Amino acid sequence: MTTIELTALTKEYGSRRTVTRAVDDLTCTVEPGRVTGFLGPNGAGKSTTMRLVLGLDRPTCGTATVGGRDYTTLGSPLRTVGALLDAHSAHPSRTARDHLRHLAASNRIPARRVDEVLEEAGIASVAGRRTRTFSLGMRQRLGIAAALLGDPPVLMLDEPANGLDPEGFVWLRRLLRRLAGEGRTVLMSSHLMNETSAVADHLLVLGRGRLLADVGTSAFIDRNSAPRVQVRTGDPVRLRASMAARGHAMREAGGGRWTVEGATAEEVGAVSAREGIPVLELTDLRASLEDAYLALTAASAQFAAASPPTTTSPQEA
Ligand SMILES: Nc1ncnc2c1ncn2[C@@H]1O[C@H](COP(=O)(O)OP(=O)(O)OP(=O)(O)O)[C@@H](O)[C@H]1O
Repeated sequence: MTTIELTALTKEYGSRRTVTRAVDDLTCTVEPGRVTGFLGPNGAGKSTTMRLVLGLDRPTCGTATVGGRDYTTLGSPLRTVGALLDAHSAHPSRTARDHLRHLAASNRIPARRVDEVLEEAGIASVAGRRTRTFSLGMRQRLGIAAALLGDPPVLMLDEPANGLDPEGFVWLRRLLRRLAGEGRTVLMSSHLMNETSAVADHLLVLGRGRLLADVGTSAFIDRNSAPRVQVRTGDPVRLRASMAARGHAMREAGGGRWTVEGATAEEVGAVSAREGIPVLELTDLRASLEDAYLALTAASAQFAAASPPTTTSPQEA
Protein backbone atom coordinates (compact mmCIF):
# COMPACT_ATOMS: atom_id res chain seq x y z
CA MET A 1 0.00 0.00 0.00
CA THR A 2 1.54 3.26 -1.12
CA THR A 3 0.54 6.49 0.56
CA ILE A 4 1.49 10.06 -0.23
CA GLU A 5 2.70 11.70 2.94
CA LEU A 6 3.13 15.44 3.38
CA THR A 7 4.85 16.68 6.52
CA ALA A 8 5.01 20.40 7.32
CA LEU A 9 5.33 20.92 3.57
CA THR A 10 5.98 24.57 2.75
CA LYS A 11 6.84 26.32 -0.51
CA GLU A 12 7.60 29.99 -0.87
CA TYR A 13 8.17 31.78 -4.15
CA GLY A 14 9.68 35.15 -4.80
CA SER A 15 12.40 37.25 -3.24
CA ARG A 16 12.74 38.27 0.38
CA ARG A 17 10.64 41.39 -0.23
CA THR A 18 7.71 39.76 -1.99
CA VAL A 19 7.29 36.26 -0.73
CA THR A 20 4.31 34.17 -1.84
CA ARG A 21 3.70 31.25 0.43
CA ALA A 22 2.09 28.88 -2.08
CA VAL A 23 2.01 25.91 0.32
CA ASP A 24 1.95 26.59 4.03
CA ASP A 25 2.89 23.95 6.59
CA LEU A 26 0.85 21.18 5.01
CA THR A 27 0.66 17.93 6.94
CA CYS A 28 -1.60 15.16 5.68
CA THR A 29 -1.68 11.69 4.19
CA VAL A 30 -3.34 10.59 0.96
CA GLU A 31 -4.51 7.06 1.64
CA PRO A 32 -4.74 4.09 -0.73
CA GLY A 33 -8.04 2.48 -1.67
CA ARG A 34 -10.01 5.65 -2.07
CA VAL A 35 -10.36 8.64 -4.35
CA THR A 36 -9.24 11.82 -2.63
CA GLY A 37 -10.54 15.06 -4.09
CA PHE A 38 -8.09 17.95 -3.84
CA LEU A 39 -10.06 21.20 -3.69
CA GLY A 40 -9.29 24.85 -3.22
CA PRO A 41 -9.82 28.22 -4.87
CA ASN A 42 -7.54 29.45 -7.66
CA GLY A 43 -4.06 29.94 -6.30
CA ALA A 44 -4.67 27.82 -3.19
CA GLY A 45 -1.57 25.73 -3.84
CA LYS A 46 -2.92 22.46 -5.28
CA SER A 47 -0.67 22.32 -8.35
CA THR A 48 2.34 23.43 -6.34
CA THR A 49 1.71 20.60 -3.85
CA MET A 50 1.57 18.08 -6.70
CA ARG A 51 4.75 19.49 -8.21
CA LEU A 52 6.48 19.16 -4.84
CA VAL A 53 5.39 15.51 -4.56
CA LEU A 54 6.81 14.87 -8.04
CA GLY A 55 10.11 16.58 -7.23
CA LEU A 56 9.48 19.22 -9.92
CA ASP A 57 9.92 21.90 -7.28
CA ARG A 58 11.92 21.82 -4.05
CA PRO A 59 10.09 22.56 -0.80
CA THR A 60 11.23 25.55 1.23
CA CYS A 61 10.84 23.23 4.21
CA GLY A 62 9.03 20.04 5.12
CA THR A 63 8.83 16.84 3.12
CA ALA A 64 6.65 15.05 0.57
CA THR A 65 7.11 11.31 0.19
CA VAL A 66 5.49 8.52 -1.80
CA GLY A 67 5.54 5.14 -0.07
CA GLY A 68 7.98 6.62 2.43
CA ARG A 69 10.44 7.73 -0.25
CA ASP A 70 11.34 10.98 -1.92
CA TYR A 71 10.00 10.81 -5.51
CA THR A 72 13.41 11.72 -6.94
CA THR A 73 14.95 8.61 -5.36
CA LEU A 74 12.46 6.18 -6.93
CA GLY A 75 14.10 3.73 -9.35
CA SER A 76 11.23 3.67 -11.86
CA PRO A 77 9.01 6.62 -10.94
CA LEU A 78 6.37 6.01 -13.64
CA ARG A 79 5.74 2.58 -12.13
CA THR A 80 5.10 4.19 -8.75
CA VAL A 81 3.29 7.44 -9.52
CA GLY A 82 1.25 8.17 -12.62
CA ALA A 83 0.66 11.90 -12.91
CA LEU A 84 -1.32 14.24 -15.10
CA LEU A 85 -0.23 17.81 -14.52
CA ASP A 86 -0.55 19.44 -17.91
CA ALA A 87 -2.77 18.09 -20.67
CA HIS A 88 -0.64 19.96 -23.24
CA SER A 89 2.62 18.24 -22.38
CA ALA A 90 2.64 15.84 -25.37
CA HIS A 91 4.80 16.93 -28.32
CA PRO A 92 2.35 18.40 -30.88
CA SER A 93 3.91 16.74 -33.92
CA ARG A 94 3.98 13.28 -32.34
CA THR A 95 1.09 10.90 -32.69
CA ALA A 96 -0.60 9.77 -29.48
CA ARG A 97 0.82 6.27 -29.93
CA ASP A 98 4.37 7.59 -30.53
CA HIS A 99 4.11 9.84 -27.50
CA LEU A 100 3.22 6.86 -25.30
CA ARG A 101 5.81 4.58 -26.98
CA HIS A 102 8.49 7.14 -26.27
CA LEU A 103 7.44 7.39 -22.61
CA ALA A 104 7.27 3.59 -22.29
CA ALA A 105 10.72 3.08 -23.84
CA SER A 106 12.38 5.72 -21.66
CA ASN A 107 10.88 4.15 -18.54
CA ARG A 108 11.51 0.52 -19.51
CA ILE A 109 7.81 -0.23 -19.66
CA PRO A 110 6.77 -3.03 -22.08
CA ALA A 111 5.49 -1.63 -25.41
CA ARG A 112 2.28 -3.70 -25.15
CA ARG A 113 1.14 -1.36 -22.36
CA VAL A 114 0.78 1.40 -24.97
CA ASP A 115 -2.13 -0.27 -26.75
CA GLU A 116 -3.66 -1.30 -23.44
CA VAL A 117 -3.77 2.24 -22.08
CA LEU A 118 -4.91 3.72 -25.42
CA GLU A 119 -7.83 1.32 -25.25
CA GLU A 120 -8.46 2.07 -21.58
CA ALA A 121 -8.50 5.81 -22.24
CA GLY A 122 -10.90 5.42 -25.17
CA ILE A 123 -8.50 6.96 -27.72
CA ALA A 124 -7.33 3.84 -29.59
CA SER A 125 -9.16 4.99 -32.73
CA VAL A 126 -7.19 8.28 -32.85
CA ALA A 127 -3.84 6.83 -31.74
CA GLY A 128 -2.29 7.55 -35.14
CA ARG A 129 -3.21 11.24 -35.12
CA ARG A 130 -0.76 13.98 -34.24
CA THR A 131 -1.58 15.39 -30.83
CA ARG A 132 -1.77 18.96 -32.19
CA THR A 133 -5.11 17.97 -33.76
CA PHE A 134 -6.48 16.78 -30.40
CA SER A 135 -9.32 18.52 -28.55
CA LEU A 136 -8.81 19.32 -24.85
CA GLY A 137 -10.85 16.27 -23.87
CA MET A 138 -8.72 14.01 -26.10
CA ARG A 139 -5.56 15.51 -24.60
CA GLN A 140 -6.85 14.81 -21.12
CA ARG A 141 -7.52 11.20 -22.07
CA LEU A 142 -4.00 10.95 -23.52
CA GLY A 143 -2.54 12.45 -20.32
CA ILE A 144 -4.46 9.91 -18.24
CA ALA A 145 -3.32 7.11 -20.56
CA ALA A 146 0.27 8.24 -19.94
CA ALA A 147 -0.35 8.25 -16.17
CA LEU A 148 -1.62 4.66 -16.38
CA LEU A 149 1.29 3.43 -18.50
CA GLY A 150 3.44 2.12 -15.63
CA ASP A 151 0.45 0.49 -13.88
CA PRO A 152 1.34 2.58 -10.81
CA PRO A 153 -0.09 2.20 -7.30
CA VAL A 154 -0.44 6.00 -7.03
CA LEU A 155 -2.25 8.35 -9.41
CA MET A 156 -2.10 12.10 -9.09
CA LEU A 157 -4.28 13.98 -11.54
CA ASP A 158 -4.51 17.78 -11.76
CA GLU A 159 -7.94 18.77 -13.14
CA PRO A 160 -8.47 15.53 -15.12
CA ALA A 161 -12.14 16.34 -15.78
CA ASN A 162 -11.27 19.60 -17.56
CA GLY A 163 -12.64 19.59 -21.10
CA LEU A 164 -14.31 16.19 -20.86
CA ASP A 165 -17.79 15.76 -22.33
CA PRO A 166 -20.57 14.06 -20.30
CA GLU A 167 -19.54 10.65 -21.60
CA GLY A 168 -15.96 11.50 -20.61
CA PHE A 169 -17.11 12.33 -17.06
CA VAL A 170 -18.75 8.94 -16.74
CA TRP A 171 -15.66 7.22 -18.10
CA LEU A 172 -13.36 9.12 -15.71
CA ARG A 173 -15.62 8.42 -12.73
CA ARG A 174 -15.66 4.68 -13.44
CA LEU A 175 -11.93 4.60 -14.07
CA LEU A 176 -11.03 6.39 -10.82
CA ARG A 177 -13.45 4.27 -8.80
CA ARG A 178 -11.98 1.10 -10.28
CA LEU A 179 -8.40 2.23 -9.60
CA ALA A 180 -9.27 3.05 -5.98
CA GLY A 181 -11.15 -0.26 -5.70
CA GLU A 182 -7.93 -2.02 -6.72
CA GLY A 183 -6.29 -0.45 -3.67
CA ARG A 184 -4.50 2.36 -5.46
CA THR A 185 -4.01 5.85 -4.09
CA VAL A 186 -5.88 8.36 -6.23
CA LEU A 187 -5.52 12.11 -5.74
CA MET A 188 -7.52 14.31 -8.07
CA SER A 189 -7.77 18.09 -8.07
CA SER A 190 -10.86 19.68 -9.53
CA HIS A 191 -12.99 22.81 -9.67
CA LEU A 192 -15.99 20.74 -10.75
CA MET A 193 -17.97 20.11 -7.59
CA ASN A 194 -20.57 17.75 -9.07
CA GLU A 195 -17.85 15.58 -10.51
CA THR A 196 -15.85 15.65 -7.31
CA SER A 197 -18.81 14.74 -5.13
CA ALA A 198 -19.69 11.91 -7.53
CA VAL A 199 -16.25 10.31 -7.35
CA ALA A 200 -14.34 11.39 -4.22
CA ASP A 201 -14.67 9.45 -0.96
CA HIS A 202 -12.42 11.85 0.85
CA LEU A 203 -11.48 15.51 0.49
CA LEU A 204 -8.44 17.64 1.14
CA VAL A 205 -9.35 21.31 0.93
CA LEU A 206 -6.70 24.01 0.67
CA GLY A 207 -7.10 27.76 1.19
CA ARG A 208 -4.11 30.07 0.69
CA GLY A 209 -1.74 27.13 0.96
CA ARG A 210 -3.15 25.86 4.25
CA LEU A 211 -5.14 22.73 4.93
CA LEU A 212 -8.75 23.74 5.64
CA ALA A 213 -10.27 20.25 5.70
CA ASP A 214 -9.13 16.61 5.61
CA VAL A 215 -12.38 14.71 5.87
CA GLY A 216 -14.81 12.27 4.19
CA THR A 217 -16.96 13.85 1.48
CA SER A 218 -20.33 13.30 3.24
CA ALA A 219 -19.00 14.53 6.57
CA PHE A 220 -17.58 17.60 4.84
CA ILE A 221 -20.99 18.47 3.39
CA ASP A 222 -22.75 17.87 6.71
CA ARG A 223 -20.22 19.92 8.68
CA ASN A 224 -20.25 22.88 6.37
CA SER A 225 -23.96 23.33 5.77
CA ALA A 226 -26.95 24.07 7.98
CA PRO A 227 -29.96 21.70 7.86
CA ARG A 228 -32.94 22.69 5.66
CA VAL A 229 -36.27 21.11 5.05
CA GLN A 230 -38.73 21.27 2.17
CA VAL A 231 -42.35 21.00 3.20
CA ARG A 232 -45.83 21.09 1.63
CA THR A 233 -48.55 21.86 4.13
CA GLY A 234 -52.30 22.47 4.19
CA ASP A 235 -51.79 25.37 6.60
CA PRO A 236 -48.65 27.39 5.79
CA VAL A 237 -49.71 30.33 7.97
CA ARG A 238 -49.79 28.26 11.18
CA LEU A 239 -46.70 26.25 10.29
CA ARG A 240 -44.76 29.42 9.53
CA ALA A 241 -45.76 30.96 12.86
CA SER A 242 -44.87 27.77 14.66
CA MET A 243 -41.46 27.59 12.97
CA ALA A 244 -40.78 31.29 13.59
CA ALA A 245 -41.47 30.74 17.29
CA ARG A 246 -38.64 28.19 17.23
CA GLY A 247 -36.29 30.52 15.36
CA HIS A 248 -36.65 28.93 11.92
CA ALA A 249 -37.49 31.09 8.90
CA MET A 250 -39.98 29.53 6.47
CA ARG A 251 -39.87 30.74 2.86
CA GLU A 252 -41.97 30.01 -0.18
CA ALA A 253 -40.09 27.79 -2.64
CA GLY A 254 -42.65 27.64 -5.46
CA GLY A 255 -44.99 24.85 -6.54
CA GLY A 256 -46.85 25.06 -3.22
CA ARG A 257 -43.69 24.11 -1.32
CA TRP A 258 -41.83 25.89 1.46
CA THR A 259 -38.33 25.63 2.88
CA VAL A 260 -37.61 25.78 6.58
CA GLU A 261 -34.11 26.96 7.43
CA GLY A 262 -32.05 25.39 10.19
CA ALA A 263 -34.51 22.56 10.93
CA THR A 264 -34.58 18.85 10.14
CA ALA A 265 -37.55 16.92 8.75
CA GLU A 266 -37.76 15.13 12.10
CA GLU A 267 -38.20 18.41 13.99
CA VAL A 268 -40.76 19.84 11.55
CA GLY A 269 -42.67 16.54 11.52
CA ALA A 270 -42.78 16.39 15.33
CA VAL A 271 -43.96 20.00 15.68
CA SER A 272 -46.67 19.70 13.03
CA ALA A 273 -47.94 16.41 14.51
CA ARG A 274 -48.07 17.94 17.99
CA GLU A 275 -49.91 21.03 16.79
CA GLY A 276 -52.20 19.26 14.33
CA ILE A 277 -50.86 21.10 11.27
CA PRO A 278 -51.41 18.97 8.16
CA VAL A 279 -48.16 18.06 6.38
CA LEU A 280 -48.49 16.66 2.85
CA GLU A 281 -44.81 16.31 2.02
CA LEU A 282 -41.61 16.60 4.05
CA THR A 283 -38.02 16.19 2.84
CA ASP A 284 -34.60 16.97 4.29
CA LEU A 285 -32.66 19.05 1.77
CA ARG A 286 -29.09 17.94 1.49
CA ALA A 287 -26.68 20.73 0.67
CA SER A 288 -24.48 20.14 -2.35
CA LEU A 289 -20.72 19.84 -2.14
CA GLU A 290 -20.62 23.21 -3.88
CA ASP A 291 -22.63 24.86 -1.08
CA ALA A 292 -20.40 23.36 1.60
CA TYR A 293 -17.22 24.16 -0.30
CA LEU A 294 -18.23 27.79 -0.89
CA ALA A 295 -19.19 28.21 2.75
CA LEU A 296 -15.80 26.91 3.88
CA THR A 297 -13.58 28.68 1.37
CA ALA A 298 -15.39 32.02 1.14
CA ALA A 299 -12.98 33.65 3.55
CA SER A 300 -9.85 32.23 1.98
CA ALA A 301 -10.64 32.58 -1.73
CA GLN A 302 -8.07 34.70 -3.52
CA PHE A 303 -10.20 35.33 -6.57
CA ALA A 304 -13.76 34.96 -5.31
CA ALA A 305 -16.75 36.23 -7.27
CA ALA A 306 -18.69 39.11 -5.66
CA SER A 307 -21.66 36.87 -4.85
CA PRO A 308 -21.08 33.19 -5.56
CA PRO A 309 -24.19 31.31 -6.69
CA THR A 310 -25.53 28.63 -4.39
CA THR A 311 -27.80 25.74 -5.24
CA THR A 312 -29.39 23.11 -3.14
CA SER A 313 -30.78 19.86 -4.45
CA PRO A 314 -33.57 17.97 -2.70
CA GLN A 315 -32.45 14.50 -1.70
CA GLU A 316 -33.76 12.01 0.75
CA ALA A 317 -31.53 12.31 3.79
N1 LIG B 1 6.70 29.27 -10.33
C1 LIG B 1 6.05 30.13 -9.56
N2 LIG B 1 6.60 31.32 -9.23
C2 LIG B 1 5.96 32.19 -8.42
N3 LIG B 1 4.75 31.97 -7.87
C3 LIG B 1 4.15 30.81 -8.15
C4 LIG B 1 4.76 29.83 -9.00
N4 LIG B 1 3.90 28.76 -9.08
C5 LIG B 1 2.83 29.08 -8.33
N5 LIG B 1 2.97 30.29 -7.78
C6 LIG B 1 2.02 30.96 -6.88
O1 LIG B 1 1.69 30.03 -5.85
C7 LIG B 1 0.31 30.12 -5.49
C8 LIG B 1 -0.34 28.75 -5.64
O2 LIG B 1 -0.46 28.43 -7.02
P1 LIG B 1 -0.97 27.03 -7.53
O3 LIG B 1 -0.85 27.03 -9.02
O4 LIG B 1 -0.29 25.94 -6.79
O5 LIG B 1 -2.50 27.07 -7.09
P2 LIG B 1 -3.70 26.11 -7.52
O6 LIG B 1 -4.45 25.79 -6.27
O7 LIG B 1 -3.20 24.97 -8.32
O8 LIG B 1 -4.56 27.10 -8.42
P3 LIG B 1 -5.55 26.80 -9.66
O9 LIG B 1 -6.78 26.19 -9.07
O10 LIG B 1 -5.80 28.16 -10.21
O11 LIG B 1 -4.83 25.89 -10.60
C9 LIG B 1 -0.28 31.20 -6.39
O12 LIG B 1 -0.28 32.40 -5.68
C10 LIG B 1 0.68 31.27 -7.55
O13 LIG B 1 0.70 32.55 -8.12
